[in-house]
Amino acid sequence: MNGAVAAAFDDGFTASRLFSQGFSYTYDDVIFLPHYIDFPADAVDLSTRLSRNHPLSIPCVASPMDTVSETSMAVAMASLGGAAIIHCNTIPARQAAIVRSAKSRCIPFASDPSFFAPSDFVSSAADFGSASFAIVTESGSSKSKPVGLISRSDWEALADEDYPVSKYMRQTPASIPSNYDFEQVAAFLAGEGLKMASLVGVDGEIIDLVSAEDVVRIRSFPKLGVPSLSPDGKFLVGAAIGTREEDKERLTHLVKAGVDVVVVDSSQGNSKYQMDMIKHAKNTYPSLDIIGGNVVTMAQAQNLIKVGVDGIRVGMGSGSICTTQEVCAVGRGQATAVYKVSSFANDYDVPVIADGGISYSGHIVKALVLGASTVMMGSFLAGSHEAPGIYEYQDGRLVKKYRGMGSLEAMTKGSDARYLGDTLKLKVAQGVVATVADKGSILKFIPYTMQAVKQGLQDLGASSLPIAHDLLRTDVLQLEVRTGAAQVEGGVHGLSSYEKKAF
Ligand SMILES: NC(=O)C1=CN([C@@H]2O[C@H](COP(=O)(O)OP(=O)(O)OC[C@H]3O[C@@H](n4cnc5c(N)ncnc54)[C@H](O)[C@@H]3O)[C@@H](O)[C@H]2O)C=CC1
Ligand SMILES: O=c1[nH]c(=O)c2[nH+]cn([C@@H]3O[C@H](COP(=O)(O)O)[C@@H](O)[C@H]3O)c2[nH]1
Ligand SMILES: [K+]
Repeated sequence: MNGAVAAAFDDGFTASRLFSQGFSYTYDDVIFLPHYIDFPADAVDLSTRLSRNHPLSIPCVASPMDTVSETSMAVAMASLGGAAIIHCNTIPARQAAIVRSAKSRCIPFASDPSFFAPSDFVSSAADFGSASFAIVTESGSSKSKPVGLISRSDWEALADEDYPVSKYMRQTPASIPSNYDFEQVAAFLAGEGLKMASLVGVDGEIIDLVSAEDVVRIRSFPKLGVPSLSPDGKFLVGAAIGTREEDKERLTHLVKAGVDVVVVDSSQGNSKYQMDMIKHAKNTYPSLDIIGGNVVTMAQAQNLIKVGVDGIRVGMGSGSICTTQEVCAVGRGQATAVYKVSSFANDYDVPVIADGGISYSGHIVKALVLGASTVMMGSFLAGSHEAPGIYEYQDGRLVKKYRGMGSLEAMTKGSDARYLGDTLKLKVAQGVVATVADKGSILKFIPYTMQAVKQGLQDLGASSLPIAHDLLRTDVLQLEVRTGAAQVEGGVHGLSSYEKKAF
């Protein structure tokens, strides 16, 4: 059995035929026909590229959104072999500090502690953020000398919470160099019989606190794969910028912080503003990989490739929180967009990121097999332990906030200039504010998701992404459009009740 034999039957459609009929197909609209298996699912290699010069061992990228990608997401994603793109809905100095913080450690977790001076007061539990401890330094900045730490539970137990932190702070715990990896941290805590230690950078700055509890938690997750490292041996971390004049200064901050790859973040990437920014970035930092987007057509992609992008982000209006297609009547079904743009970008060896619309592992298989090198996810990751923000109860369920970067709330938080400032005087949202259910740690659910993706590729007879792309482009891969009834049939149906548990 080989491809040529399979293609001789009039079974399904080839991708080139299916995607040239004038329909905008979503992932759910299409289904692959199975091919021939001669290898186990575990033999499927998911290694890929984020951009021209950055390999990844898994095809997962966390979206540059302020409810998705900050330090914790960046270190966990890099530990898994994927990557996160730090959002730009904050001042450049803070965005650069997040990049620096992620790149300054070698462990898969971060608690993002707050900093206080001894004379400061904690006004509410929210001052701790999502961390259980906060660090006390002489001036209250992360850069000044550490003098102690305070715990959230100690503060909550105070009879009068209106004490300065100096009244109830504990001693600074023993320190560990920030370049210790997970096993070294675990060995140090166990060897010294410690519950906690502080992670300290070369310049003496406390970066974080690590605990024996963290060690136990991480050990309960699947074994980590090959991490994403930059040539300097540190975690690979990306960051987003906009297309305004002031984003040039943001770029300088990010480069100084050691950013490895920059995403120029626009909903419509085929603009003079984006071309000018890409040219500026490539001229100023020739060795820095720049990812352009978003685009959904070959013509848009061609313009980005002309100015030298190292990766293309595909998706307009396909995101779970996106209202762009409703508001602006512009966009494309994500399956069609990924197939079309990848077919074009492949000729120039530019990797494609399929951005938005991923709800489960089958969508990831579809994005990758239709030509993408990676998938970028927002809602899929936003309910995780690693996403910024704290869990809250909603109708008895734990949820985290997830919001579109074009929602009114996000726009008025940080990206004012881009939306409301110079060109648009009237605010019109292109996104919503939402919540997503608690999903636990990405260190657990991403490995299971990748196992499901391997099973999908195995069914298609593709033991790697390049082989999957080859099957697509040599017309061996067959697919069909699913009718509404076929989509119902393909889901769980006709049961009075059921429990859906994937792993
Ligand atoms: N993938 C998607 O479907 C969508 C994503 N988003 C997300 O929302 C955020 C904001 O996206 P956008 O609205 O596209 O932001 P943007 O800043 O790229 O564009 C906002 C407006 O400002 C204009 N603009 C940009 N640079 C300019 C300059 N230098 N001079 C004058 N005008 C300029 C643009 O043409 C547009 O009208 C991003 O994080 C994006 O990823 C928003 C909508 C859709
Ligand atoms: O129309 C939009 N309005 C918004 O406010 C918005 N914010 C993010 N995005 C895009 O959605 C992607 C994440 O989508 P998912 O939640 O489906 O993974 C992201 O990666 C973005 O491409 C937006 N699109
Ligand atoms: K949408």
